[in-house]
Amino acid sequence: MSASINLISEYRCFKGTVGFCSHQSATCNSEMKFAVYQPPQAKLQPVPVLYFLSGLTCTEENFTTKAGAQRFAAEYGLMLVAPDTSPRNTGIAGENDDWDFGSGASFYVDATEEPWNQHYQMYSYIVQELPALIAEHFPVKSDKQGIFGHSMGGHGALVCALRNSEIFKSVSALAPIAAPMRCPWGQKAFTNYLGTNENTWRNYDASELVKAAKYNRPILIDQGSADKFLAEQLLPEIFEQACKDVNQPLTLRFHEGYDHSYYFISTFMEDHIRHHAAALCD
Ligand SMILES: N[C@@H](CCC(=O)N[C@@H](CSC=O)C(=O)NCC(=O)O)C(=O)O
Repeated sequence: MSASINLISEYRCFKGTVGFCSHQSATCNSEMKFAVYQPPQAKLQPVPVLYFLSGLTCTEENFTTKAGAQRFAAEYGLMLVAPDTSPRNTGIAGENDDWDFGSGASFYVDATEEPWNQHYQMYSYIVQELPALIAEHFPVKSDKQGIFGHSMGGHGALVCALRNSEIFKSVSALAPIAAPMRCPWGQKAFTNYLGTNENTWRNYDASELVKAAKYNRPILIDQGSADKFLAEQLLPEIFEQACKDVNQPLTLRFHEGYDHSYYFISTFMEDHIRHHAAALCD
């Protein structure tokens, strides 16, 4: 069945276009928004597509306006899609009360707990509905999809790729929440979205998933050493050890003095686009 999208605004950018779009999501049972960068190559032929999942408090705008990704996407001929980080204005009581839970903080899971399960189905949205919608409305090669993200979005990208290696042929992350079951942000989100049975949490923890995933493609992670969330929330060393245990190829780079901000993200954006282009572009 065909699904319609609404183009809210459009801007010329590096000989391509940035568009901000909305649509009615059947999966999340609400309006969802996303930004899409179409590189100049997309005017001539279908191009590979790279999804970016943003972090806590973000909308589709943060990455689009602050990461500086379009220059490199235009160079390599990649379409960029940046979805919002959660459903919004659902009417769920308390959805806007916390900055690290509810609106802007979906953790990219399919919620099983009431009342969140009525709308917070972001895992299925990212893996199924959004790629189908993009393929219907934009000139993309559906067999050439990659995914990356920052912080909560880095966690989401790793989980989506590790669980769906046939869909996402490349993955990388910037300062991801790498072991969410073991950090306060993840424990709060998983308890409220998924319930208290920690066995179900493992389906959304990259450090658990990688043990059986057989992803077999290189993973790139960049992390700032001056990131205030590193020691308590991000825990990349747990993911690193899990990768070592199963021989999962991982490049984990620490960068002296960099924090958690988009200044850090934009500094290493070219490396991430190049990582994905190597896997997705001919
Ligand atoms: N309000 C918080 C900081 C929130 C924050 O740093 N959000 C990050 C993602 S954190 C993990 O998912 C972010 O990307 N913010 C948007 C931006 O444009 O920087 C606090 O006060 O600590």
